[in-house]
Amino acid sequence: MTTKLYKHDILDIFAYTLSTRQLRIENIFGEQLELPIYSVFFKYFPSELGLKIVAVDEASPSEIMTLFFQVLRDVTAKNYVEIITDTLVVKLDDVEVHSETLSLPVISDKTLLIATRNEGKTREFKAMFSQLGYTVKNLNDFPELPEVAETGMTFEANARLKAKTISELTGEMVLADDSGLMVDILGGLPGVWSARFAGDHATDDENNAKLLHELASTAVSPDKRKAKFHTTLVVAAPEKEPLVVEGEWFGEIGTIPKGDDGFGYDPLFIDEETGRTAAQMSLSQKNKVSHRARALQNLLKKWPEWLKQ
Ligand SMILES: O=P(O)(O)OP(=O)(O)OP(=O)(O)OC[C@H]1O[C@@H](n2cnc3c(O)ncnc32)[C@H](O)[C@@H]1O
Ligand SMILES: [Mg+2]
Repeated sequence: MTTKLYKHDILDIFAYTLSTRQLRIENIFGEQLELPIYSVFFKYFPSELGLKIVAVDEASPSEIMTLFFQVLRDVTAKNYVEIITDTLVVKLDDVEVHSETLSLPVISDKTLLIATRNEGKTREFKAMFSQLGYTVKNLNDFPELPEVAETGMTFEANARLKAKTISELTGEMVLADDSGLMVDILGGLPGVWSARFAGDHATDDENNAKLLHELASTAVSPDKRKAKFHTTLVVAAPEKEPLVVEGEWFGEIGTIPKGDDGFGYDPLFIDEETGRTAAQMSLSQKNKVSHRARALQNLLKKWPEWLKQ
């Protein structure tokens, strides 16, 4: 069964569930409505929805689209399952929104290549980017692409290397993530060597065992086990300067591994807010607080401007 959403539905939708920022909205009768709403500049909506909207904050078309889908998801409590590029027919399981009721910019299905072979990272990126209508692929989908030697001494240098190399080889826009765990008492180690802490082809278990061993002799009390995760994200595309952002997550190193979710050092990384290890969090919980989530939030703020370059 398909239900059509029309203008007044969308108007109600926008009046529903939006939060935190104020916008002055005049309806077609000139009445001023003060509505809590995301800090978004609705230059796409006034004529179609019979609204004159004066925004107090500027945002980009992609943020408007993100908001739009977020609102639709909130209202319909469903995730849209597909976006048909020609007229932006967004199917929401049993709800169809036709663009002629909204004359929104057409949004095309987008594929984003992540320059990683780490499936744990990829799983987190897939969850984050699917909400923006992106399909995420990684280097395991393209075995013919080479391994990029991480010869950099910093997260940024390595992320730039991975993004630039793969973008030049494919001619595509590519996102790379170089991340790691930095333990205070180890002077910030393992840092950029986090993947190879226990040796070139170390497994996560071997890296975790080495971390416990390194701390066993020196750091007994919790305040001596402070640590943070760091991520630097770099987006590279042909003819563009790379976009660089980062994020960090503070906590401490546990004495025994706990939890089955996540990957890498998650079983030993205790989140400073909740006291739970990253591996004791669900994917969506971790994707709200992690270094990668924070880096992505920073990316989404800068990405629309960067795309216009
Ligand atoms: O280089 P790519 O192909 O992206 O994959 P990688 O696993 O080598 O990734 P890095 O070079 O960025 O090394 C980061 C290491 O730090 C650890 N790590 C990174 N993010 C993590 C997270 O969110 N939770 C747990 N451990 C993480 C994990 O062991 C990674 O292997
Ligand atoms: Mg790596």
